[in-house]
Amino acid sequence: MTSTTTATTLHPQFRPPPHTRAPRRLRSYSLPCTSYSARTRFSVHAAAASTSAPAQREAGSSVPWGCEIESLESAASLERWLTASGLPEQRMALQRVDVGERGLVALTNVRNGEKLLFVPPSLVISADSEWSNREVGDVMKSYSVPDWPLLATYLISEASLEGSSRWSSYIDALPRQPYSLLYWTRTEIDAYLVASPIRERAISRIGDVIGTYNDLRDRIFSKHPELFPEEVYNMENFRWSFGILFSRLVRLPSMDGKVALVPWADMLNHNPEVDAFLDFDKSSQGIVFTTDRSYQPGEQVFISYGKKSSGELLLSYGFVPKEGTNPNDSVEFSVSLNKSDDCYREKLQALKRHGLSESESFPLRVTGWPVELMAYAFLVVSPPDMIQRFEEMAVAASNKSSSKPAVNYPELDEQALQFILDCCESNITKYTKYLEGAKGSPQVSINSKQANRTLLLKQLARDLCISERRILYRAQYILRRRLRDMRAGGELKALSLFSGLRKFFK
Ligand SMILES: C[S@@+](CC[C@H](N)C(=O)[O-])C[C@H]1O[C@@H](n2cnc3c(N)ncnc32)[C@H](O)[C@@H]1O
Repeated sequence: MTSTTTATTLHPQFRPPPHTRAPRRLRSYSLPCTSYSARTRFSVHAAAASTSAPAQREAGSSVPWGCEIESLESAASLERWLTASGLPEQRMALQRVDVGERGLVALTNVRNGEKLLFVPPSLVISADSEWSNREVGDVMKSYSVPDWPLLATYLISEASLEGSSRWSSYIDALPRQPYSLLYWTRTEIDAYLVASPIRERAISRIGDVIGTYNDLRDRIFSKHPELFPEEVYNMENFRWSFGILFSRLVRLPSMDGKVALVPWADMLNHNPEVDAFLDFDKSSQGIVFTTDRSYQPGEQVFISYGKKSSGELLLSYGFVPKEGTNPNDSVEFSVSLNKSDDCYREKLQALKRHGLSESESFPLRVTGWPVELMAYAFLVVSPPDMIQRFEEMAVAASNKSSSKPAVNYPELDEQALQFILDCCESNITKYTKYLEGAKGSPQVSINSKQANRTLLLKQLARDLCISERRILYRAQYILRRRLRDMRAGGELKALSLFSGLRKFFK
């Protein structure tokens, strides 16, 4: 959530039909060292979304715990358990909301600058939490597993213990399928995110999750099969637990940056315009956030998950803010050295010396682009007689130096801006091609559930592409104007030089 790893469109037409919860069947496994039962819930899976956050559910794949959040099915028992576990009386309630399906709503007037929540540390899940199944925890700790995979395994271990885990009411209230790109298939990612740099990040994140699971399985689970049975510690369950971590884990700056799941606080939805963050408050000894605006009773309360681009929000949280509403939006802009450049080798060596490669990405924002991109562009367009300057250009592009070196090569300005404009226009063409193609592409899904899902993923991808293209359009406009002014200035200079010469000869 806030400042972890790494906002929404409404789809009223895809509101799922009210669905019934089917009875819960219990399956138990007897194991030599521990015994537990794994739940299997057969519920009618709504592959469609509620009004505010589209479901991205893959038919047939889900874990046997958690809930369908749009139904608020476990909300009341979560609140009861929290109160019994020491959560003080709250000025917010968990309700169905317009943004984010389920969220916290003010019960009373809340003023700007007030502290809310006060979740005690005993209700926080972190790498130091006690494991209900001690043996499993001891084995994990003996391998010094880092926080993220440790917490992912912890969640699965606790979830598999059902009511014997102290977190069962919390786990019951977690989404059975978190909204996350982890649930998109490779075909969907390739087809719908073809124009966006988020495609690469989604592929690599999925690869990381699979790699982490394989690593845990090979190094630990396979060595202790009695403690880590495949029915529980499998890829599908890790996809869920990592999806939960990506969309709910918070970093608490006042607890030395500890990462934690904070039940109740993790019911708050994100608003890109809000500037309120969760943290540990030493004076009240609880997790709080300080409001940056007032709320009236019945109004949904928001926090910030961090200054994230729309692509990053889709990647971790599975939603895209409405076009133009995310002040932190940016798009990764890729630039490369020209292989046919006479100085390709020298430029590449200079880049490598400063930790860069022949292709680099820089964040482009509606407000402009970073000096590092400009420095990279200077390097790309600089002629052989500027070879002495390659090094300082690479330093400026790498942003490694503490004192920001001035990036000032007036003789290269026009070419560098033209280079960025060309890259920008070729990216715009990619987005437009995708957006126009997506409009008319035939519906290939085989059933209505799948059709709904396809429509929703396409809508999310479309929203993201429109937001990212908007940033590129803005950059294109600024670049064209600058180049036009520059060229007009050049022409003026030439004209005045010409008339000066004429006067001289007269
Ligand atoms: C930390 S949880 C917040 C609580 C969540 N709504 C729930 O009911 O469990 C993060 C998830 O909430 C949803 N969410 C948060 N902010 C949102 C927003 N502005 N628009 C749409 N969905 C949002 C997304 O599904 C995201 O993955």
